Amino acid sequence: MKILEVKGLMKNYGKSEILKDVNFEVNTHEVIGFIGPNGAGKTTTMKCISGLTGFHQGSIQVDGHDIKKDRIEALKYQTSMIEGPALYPELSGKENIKLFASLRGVSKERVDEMIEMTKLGKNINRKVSQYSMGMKQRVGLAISLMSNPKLIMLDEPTNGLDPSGVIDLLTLVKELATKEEIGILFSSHTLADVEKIADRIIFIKDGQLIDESQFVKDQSIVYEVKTEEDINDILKDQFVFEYNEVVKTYTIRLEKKEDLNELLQLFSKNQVTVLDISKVEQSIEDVYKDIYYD
Ligand SMILES: Nc1ncnc2c1ncn2[C@@H]1O[C@H](COP(=O)(O)OP(=O)(O)OP(=O)(O)O)[C@@H](O)[C@H]1O
Repeated sequence: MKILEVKGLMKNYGKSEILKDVNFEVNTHEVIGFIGPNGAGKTTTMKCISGLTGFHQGSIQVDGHDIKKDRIEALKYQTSMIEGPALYPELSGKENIKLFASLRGVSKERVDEMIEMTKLGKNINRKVSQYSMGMKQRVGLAISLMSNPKLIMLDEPTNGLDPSGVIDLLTLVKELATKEEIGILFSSHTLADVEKIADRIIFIKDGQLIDESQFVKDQSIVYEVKTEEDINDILKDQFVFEYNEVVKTYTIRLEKKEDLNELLQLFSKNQVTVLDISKVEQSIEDVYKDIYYD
């Protein structure tokens, strides 16, 4: 089920066009990775969705409620952690959680559940001003989750977490999306984190989303073939390829998936002994380089 729909979103700051026709959707049970370099427009997009800033054109619907026409309902079913958790530094983690719980009418049981989830132990009673970034993130996440939102936006939530904190958070995010009726928009500069949990990835560059289907297509058509034989003549009329003499491997680019059959038939017809054949999976780093490095 569609929980967020962003259509034709345009946003200016002064004369600068920051978002230029941004369109995407998030469904329940989905984690959407949101990737882009500094200044591409991720935070601004999230701020528009969470009502923290306005926008000039386009529409945003959360659970079918338009953020401009039906603001209260559109904001009711979402929660976000943007530019770090907003906490009261002079209060303890527990007091922060309780304060937000009372504002949102959250039950005591849910508060206890959220305190448990932070895994902060006795530290939950220390002032937030004495917390590390990771500890603040945990409390911020507990506050985000306590009112059972349908859409959660997390802007670089793994920032400042140690490796075990990152693993815990990613596991929690994935579990939430699997078990609960929620969709998650998750931005991060750590591509490996996004790759681990995202069901889909959207890439933003200079305020515009990039059509990622291009990369899905490319991903399926590069094969590496290892053979001791010289197959240059066999391949040259039909395929684009490169040969690496050191590892005796041909890297062959197919135009479409079905061409793999033709390639295999060609080998069979010419009695080529293939020592190994494997599809080259494009890593998210490769995709990132293709999009952002001119
Ligand atoms: N309040 C503001 N006033 C003017 N310009 C702004 C404001 N907030 C953001 N911008 C500009 O909007 C653009 C997009 O910024 P945004 O914070 O959305 O990028 P981002 O993709 O989240 O980057 P990062 O990865 O660094 O967090 C940048 O050029 C930024 O300078």
